[in-house]
Amino acid sequence: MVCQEELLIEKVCSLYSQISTLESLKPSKNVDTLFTELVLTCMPPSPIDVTNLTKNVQDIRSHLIRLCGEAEGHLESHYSTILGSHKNPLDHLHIFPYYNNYLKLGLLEYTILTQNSIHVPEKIAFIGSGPLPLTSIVLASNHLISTTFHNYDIDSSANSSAQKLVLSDPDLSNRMVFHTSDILDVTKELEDYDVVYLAALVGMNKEGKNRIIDHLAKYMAPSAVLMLRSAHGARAFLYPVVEASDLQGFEVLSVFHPTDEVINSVVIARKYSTTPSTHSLDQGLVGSMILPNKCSDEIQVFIPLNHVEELTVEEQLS
Ligand SMILES: C[S@+](CC[C@H](N)C(=O)[O-])C[C@H]1O[C@@H](n2cnc3c(N)ncnc32)[C@H](O)[C@@H]1O
Repeated sequence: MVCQEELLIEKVCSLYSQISTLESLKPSKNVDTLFTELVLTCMPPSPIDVTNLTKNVQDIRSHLIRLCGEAEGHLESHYSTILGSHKNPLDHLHIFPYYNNYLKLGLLEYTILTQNSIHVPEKIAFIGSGPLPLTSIVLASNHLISTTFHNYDIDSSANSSAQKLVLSDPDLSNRMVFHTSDILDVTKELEDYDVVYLAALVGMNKEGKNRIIDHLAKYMAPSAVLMLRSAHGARAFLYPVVEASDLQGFEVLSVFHPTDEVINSVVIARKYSTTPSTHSLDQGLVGSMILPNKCSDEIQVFIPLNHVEELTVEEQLS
């Protein structure tokens, strides 16, 4: 097993040295091939614990996450521009190579959300929506068809590209609002949302992510839900990891680690309505959660709502 982990780290480091010397991370044959290989290397379930890496490999991981973020940003801008040139951009979303992953992730997050929350959210904030706000589009079109989505991005050009994609659709353009700001500058407004989504790449390292989580803990409404994306096993070479202990001010309801091509783990947490000490963590309440597995069959698992359960598809099936 150790040998397998060493081989994996060697492969990731070799891909890192090729990626980090590329002149540009804009979409090209070379960029696409290297990132595809990186994703395929990190995708299989692995017992690797990224907190135990050597200092050198930790540094490589941190830089690799930044490079993945930069490449993802370029890829999204590239496809947003192409889509924006169509009369009805939303009819062509399938041209984005990872559209199917967003469909699966959207369904997964919607399922997890509805199993942990009693009412349909009226207003959702999506932080880090980018030039191709596929999570909001998928949720608003397929699952939460009366909810309004407030998309926040620090980058005004990302927002204008994103807005262009929904303009031709009267329903979506009414329910998709775009705000340009660093989320750390948004304060009282955060109180208005039933659910806040935090994109995986907003806060690229532990310190940055925790600063944002603490900010959300301060300004979100009591009992509002926070949906976060994390990474498990070798997938943590691609995205930051959010641990339950990072979520100060929130009660973690569940953590789900997909093992298929959906790369991100999903964490759902609820802001404490009072101070955490008044909460019993052992009420033994049981919640039910239906999660789609790889073969798209549904499996039902029961989780105690007040316990953090980290579930992979394998664990659920065993
Ligand atoms: C590439 S992701 C986009 C997510 C993706 N389109 C989705 O639907 O899940 C990251 C985006 O987060 C934005 N971002 C990063 N830090 C931010 C912050 N502090 N406040 C607001 N937006 C931020 C970046 O500008 C970038 O567009």
